[in-house]
Amino acid sequence: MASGEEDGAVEEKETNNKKKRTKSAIAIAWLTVYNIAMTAGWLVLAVAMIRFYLQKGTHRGLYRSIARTLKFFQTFALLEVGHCAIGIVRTSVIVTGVQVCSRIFMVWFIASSIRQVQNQESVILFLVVWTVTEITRYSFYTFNLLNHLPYFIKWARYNMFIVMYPLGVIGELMTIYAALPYVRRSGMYSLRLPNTYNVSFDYYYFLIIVMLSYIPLFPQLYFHMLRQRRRVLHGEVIVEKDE
Ligand SMILES: CCCCCCCCCCCCC[C@@H](O)CC(=O)SCCNC(=O)CCNC(=O)[C@H](O)C(C)(C)COP(=O)(O)OP(=O)(O)OC[C@H]1O[C@@H](n2cnc3c(N)ncnc32)[C@H](O)[C@@H]1OP(=O)(O)O
Repeated sequence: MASGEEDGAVEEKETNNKKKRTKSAIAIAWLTVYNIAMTAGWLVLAVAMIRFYLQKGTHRGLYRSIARTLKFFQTFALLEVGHCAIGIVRTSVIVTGVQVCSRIFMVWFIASSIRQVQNQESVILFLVVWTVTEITRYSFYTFNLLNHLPYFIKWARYNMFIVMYPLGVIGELMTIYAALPYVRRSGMYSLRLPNTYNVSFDYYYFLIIVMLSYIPLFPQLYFHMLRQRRRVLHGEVIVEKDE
């Protein structure tokens, strides 16, 4: 290669490296802001739930009092699917998509839409479990990005899910189950024949399919986290099949 061409190639490489460094600095800055905002959001929810319970002495009415904040922060988590899609975090779009969408579905199409289930104990169960998990998860990401990760947060992130994940699933499934009679009686979100589009949709049976879909999907999320745990806490090299 002539020396002029060599210089050009070196220059191009340097420009590319510079671009990569700038992009990752922007990505790191964005993720730090995002994770701090999400930690704060879930902390606000935790404080609101504790205050409600201390003041009223009951869980009845708790969901209604925090619904707006919950909807906002859980829906905001959709950005995480985007983070994976554009490659600024090393996570599978599918795994993140299933996790985030199932939560958004729970919030918007079950808990917030069906007033009759809002006072079920199962709602409080998944709310408490989600809140504890998310405060830990987002603070883990934040401290990790800032290179000041306390070991107990890392330990909590990769151990608590072993119990919290099944508990969250139990809370979610019990809530959907409790919603079934109201959905059947009201015919909500359902489309009966005859209609202009000649299409029928029964939300009741859809919810049964959603409940059944936990059987193949949840173990995949759980085993993904167990692999992450082995990688992060025990330094094992894991090859992800779903990426
Ligand atoms: C429309 C109808 C829908 C029907 C749905 C059907 C249902 C399907 C079943 C679904 C069941 C879900 C139940 C669930 O809702 C119940 C609960 O959540 S209960 C509470 C307990 N839950 C948990 O513990 C959650 C565990 N799951 C997760 O943490 C994530 O959601 C998950 C995507 C599953 C895994 O996370 P990830 O692969 O990202 O692992 P890591 O956290 O180890 O991160 C990997 C690397 O990426 C970096 N990363 C990720 N995110 C960020 C970020 N925001 N900021 C900065 N960095 C990030 C992370 O640091 C790792 O980097 P590195 O590899 O360099 O260490």
